[in-house]
Amino acid sequence: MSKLAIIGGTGLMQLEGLKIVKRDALTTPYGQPSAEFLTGDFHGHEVVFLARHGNPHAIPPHKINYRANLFGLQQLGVERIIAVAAVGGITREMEPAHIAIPDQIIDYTYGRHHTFFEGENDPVTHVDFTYPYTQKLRTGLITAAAKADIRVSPLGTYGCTQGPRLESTAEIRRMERDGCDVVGMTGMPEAALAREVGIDYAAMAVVANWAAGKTEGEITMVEIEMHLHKGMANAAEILKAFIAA
Ligand SMILES: CSC[C@H]1O[C@H](OP(=O)(O)O)[C@H](O)[C@@H]1O
Ligand code: HPA
Repeated sequence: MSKLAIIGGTGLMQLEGLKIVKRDALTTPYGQPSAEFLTGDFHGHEVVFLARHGNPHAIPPHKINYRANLFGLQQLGVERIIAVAAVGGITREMEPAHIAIPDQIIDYTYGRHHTFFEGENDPVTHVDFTYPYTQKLRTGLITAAAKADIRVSPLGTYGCTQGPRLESTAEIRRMERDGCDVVGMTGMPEAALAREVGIDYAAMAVVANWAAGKTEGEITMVEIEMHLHKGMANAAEILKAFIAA
């Protein structure tokens, strides 16, 4: 079976149940990855885990060294990535603690190092990104969710904002008009860089809160943490069922 990595984000800094056998603190030509790459046994299968924001959570979304993270995973021989990401819910189904397996993405970020192909000696390269998430991995996650008896949205568009601030109501309205179902801050360039290094990539978007303007009040971190607790527990069950299959 090809080597699998899990990238954990907000609410998933460590992978419970991972029996760590190796820690790799890599340095890459792109600088330092977010954290050590932890390789271990997760329910009988080898998994590499990376905490996207570091552990403890110290790196904001716009400062994550996505290139170092993806380069490091490639160096370790990873061929498949399941990314776990906290998001705000925009469309009707995307209520707090719900999980979506996105099939599309829109990039609203700026100023991030978003490609491996920009050095003087790099070839001009345009990777295909028609389907940003690997279909086979998406199907695996959807099947695993059904086995774990957890309802997920099998489709959805992830809109990636720059952060670290949350969005304004008008920005969320625009994103909804654009077709976004959920909003997060880390999906890009992570997904595109995975494609550039030829690693299959899919994501579980765990809804932490209704996006700005979708409810009366403002968004609080207390609310986010509460919903993430439940959502991440479900995400962990899906991961277990995915691994088992
Ligand atoms: C208000 S929490 C925002 C924070 O959470 C998400 O992180 P991740 O995608 O790594 O789970 C979001 O993208 C922001 O970075
Ligand atoms: O509302 C949000 N917006 C952007 N990213 C997020 N991550 C969790 N919630 C949100």
